Amino acid sequence: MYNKLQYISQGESVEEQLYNIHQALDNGCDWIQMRFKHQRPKKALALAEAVKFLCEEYLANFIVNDDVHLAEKINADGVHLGLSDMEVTEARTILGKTKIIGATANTFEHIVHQVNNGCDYIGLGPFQYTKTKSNLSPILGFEGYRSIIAKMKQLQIEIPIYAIGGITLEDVNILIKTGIHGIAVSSIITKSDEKQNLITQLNEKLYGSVIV
Ligand SMILES: Cc1ncc(COP(=O)(O)OP(=O)(O)O)c(N)n1
Ligand SMILES: Cc1nc(C(=O)O)sc1CCOP(=O)(O)O
Ligand SMILES: [Mg+2]
Repeated sequence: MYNKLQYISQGESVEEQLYNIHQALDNGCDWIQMRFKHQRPKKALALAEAVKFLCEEYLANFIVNDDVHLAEKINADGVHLGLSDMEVTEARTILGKTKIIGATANTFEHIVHQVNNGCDYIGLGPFQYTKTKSNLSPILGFEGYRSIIAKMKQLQIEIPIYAIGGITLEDVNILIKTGIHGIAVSSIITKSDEKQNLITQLNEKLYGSVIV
């Protein structure tokens, strides 16, 4: 089963991205999504190669945001695709069965669509307002997760759900009670001055007393 905490990278330059990713790994994150939008292909490739090397060293999962061809080129562990990115079916043809393909959803209907297309997990959000992403879909809040996950149970749809969007440490306990598998976060880790403490606490909340 997939790790419960995914770090989504931030940074305006290759150096800043690498620094943030290295910090996340060094302080206990074991799943990185490289999110480096609107960049020249050469820069994205250079970053991806460096992140792959780092993630191998830290035995962490490494997926690429949006760019299926880049993920294929550097043999990443997978990719995350949104509602306006490449369809999961096409990505599966390119990447094959063994790679992780995560897909975004904001509604129950999106989940059905992405699951039917063969994704491996769902990033369901936004939980609440965040500055990290523009053009956010409607905010779900706790109630949104509760009702969507209840509908999934009713119809026996089983897939790991990751909550995303403006999540803080204080939200995690209640989010878990909605039935999510894990969380994907960016700002709280990037901006934390006490990353080790924060990541340990996030993992403790996500895994309970199980040692990871
Ligand atoms: C885990 C996870 N869930 C959702 C997203 C959002 O993807 P997308 O809608 O394609 O938006 P961008 O991240 O590409 O701006 C995600 N990246 N990761
Ligand atoms: C990349 C992304 N996708 C979202 C969605 O709702 O699909 S919210 C989001 C931003 C996540 O970063 P932070 O933890 O800083 O809010
Ligand atoms: Mg995308």
